[in-house]
Amino acid sequence: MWLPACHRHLDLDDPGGYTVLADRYAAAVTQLGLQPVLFPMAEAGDIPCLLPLVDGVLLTGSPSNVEATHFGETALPTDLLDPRRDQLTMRLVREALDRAVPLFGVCRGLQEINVALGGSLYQSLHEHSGMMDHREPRDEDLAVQFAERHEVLLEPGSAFAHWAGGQRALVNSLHGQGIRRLGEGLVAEAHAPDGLVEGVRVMGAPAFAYAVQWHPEWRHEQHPFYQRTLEAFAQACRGHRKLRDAD
Ligand SMILES: N[C@@H](CCC(=O)NCCCC(=O)O)C(=O)O
Repeated sequence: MWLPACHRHLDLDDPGGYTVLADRYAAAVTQLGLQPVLFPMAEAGDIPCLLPLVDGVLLTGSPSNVEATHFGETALPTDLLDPRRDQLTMRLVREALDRAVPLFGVCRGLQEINVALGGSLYQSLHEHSGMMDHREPRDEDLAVQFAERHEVLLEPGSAFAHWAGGQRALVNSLHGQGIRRLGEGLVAEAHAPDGLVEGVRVMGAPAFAYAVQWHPEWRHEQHPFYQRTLEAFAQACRGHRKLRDAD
């Protein structure tokens, strides 16, 4: 499974950038019986060669923001950006959908899918009246940052409601951006109490195509809703594998 990399300038002696992937995502993919791959230097032009090699695409979260220029606004001076990842994922979303490769977005990944399909984002949710502060308490340890923070209301009959076993679930929350205008073809199927769209599916997609604003990879084995969500994606990836093998 392809997990597009993040890029950081780490505080190390080498002044060059670093390609990174949080172990949390790679471990979850491995626990699902799949093999995570990164393609560290992949650019948008490489997608047609690389996509046929994988059975799914997982767009992970990352502390960086999707650059606002991708939805017609100006980036904030405080933004941590990752232009290489933006450049890759804006095209990868469309190509994965076009080629029926299972696609799942987590946090930044949901935001990327939305923007790639022509949607826009709130740049600082907490500065908009009526919206909750969806950011994590950064000074706390990870278990507190990733603790369940609010409910999501799940559309009756949706896959989300099926995975949750009901129309409500508790989820974690670690983001400052959020969906403002929905991208073309996206259907909002999970909402936070302030109305923010937190779970989407791509209407008419030829394969699994979902995204969530929360982090189902976090301790998923202890959280049936997270686990079922990831298992559904993994099952779609295995189905894609069978199709590739049959070719
Ligand atoms: N920067 C965006 C995206 C937030 C996001 O993906 N957070 C995840 C942080 C933890 C991780 O690296 O997975 C925003 O703030 O909205």
